[in-house]
Amino acid sequence: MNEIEKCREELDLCDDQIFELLLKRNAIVEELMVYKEARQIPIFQPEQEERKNKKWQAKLEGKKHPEEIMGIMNRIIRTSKRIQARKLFSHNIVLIGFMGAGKSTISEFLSTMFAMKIVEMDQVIAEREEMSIPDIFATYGEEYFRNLETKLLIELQEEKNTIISCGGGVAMRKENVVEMKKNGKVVLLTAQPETILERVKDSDERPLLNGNKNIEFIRELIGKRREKYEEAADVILHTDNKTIMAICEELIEKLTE
Ligand SMILES: Nc1ncnc2c1ncn2[C@@H]1O[C@H](COP(=O)(O)OP(=O)(O)OP(=O)(O)O)[C@@H](O)[C@H]1O
Ligand SMILES: O=C(O)C1=C[C@@H](O)[C@@H](O)[C@H](O)C1
Ligand SMILES: [Mg+2]
Repeated sequence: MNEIEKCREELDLCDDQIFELLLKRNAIVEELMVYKEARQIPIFQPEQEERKNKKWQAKLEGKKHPEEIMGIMNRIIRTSKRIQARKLFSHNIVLIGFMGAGKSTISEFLSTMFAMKIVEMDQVIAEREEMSIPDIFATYGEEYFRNLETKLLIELQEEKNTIISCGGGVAMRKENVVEMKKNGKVVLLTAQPETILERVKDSDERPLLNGNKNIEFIRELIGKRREKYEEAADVILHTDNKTIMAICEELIEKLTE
């Protein structure tokens, strides 16, 4: 056997081992999920990820191709998360609720937990129109914006295993709620007006709140919307005085009950 053939054979052996190990690893991930569920252990344990990352970084010191190897390891971790997400949620997760309830924040965190895709409705609309949301309101009026929301929600029914972070007013239209439920479970995030005010007070990105950043206005608007939010929701989560992590754990628990 010449040198090239010998190298090829060794590479083949390596690839076969990697392949077999990946199969084994995925089976362990599934086993671990069952174990965690039975013992109510949190699904996402960032400290475990952190620990592994540190260990690998240390092992790579002085070695060749550290970035490429970390890239592959991160891809493997990402794949495990996708497997967990698909096992837990066959549907989309649609987050609704008042401005500042935490839809974008929770979406971001869930997406890190499960490597799920996010669609941030406000952001998609702003990008498509090449204008900020306050500018769309000011230029074309609220009705125009609401129609864009409905159109986008209809398109989003093509998505699978995706987190949809709705604008605060999306659940007000009955037709929108029908669309959300076709392919998704609807999660309502709530917070007291005091908490909302605290969370939104430094931003001017919410045209309905500009000039209205006070408890009375927020309480009144939440009051007007509450019934529609609650009617739309499959799951309701109160977010006051809870960490993002605690809210996400509760969300998973309720969605998988
Ligand atoms: N559970 C929480 N604890 C502390 N701060 C939070 C929590 N949830 C959200 N926040 C903070 O509140 C602010 C508003 O949150 P976020 O943008 O996620 O709300 P939203 O529901 O997406 O609002 P909008 O409808 O306007 O898009 C952010 O600065 C975020 O960091
Ligand atoms: O609650 C609302 O009506 C809104 C919330 C934001 O997310 C934006 O969609 C827009 O500012 C309107
Ligand atoms: Mg948001």
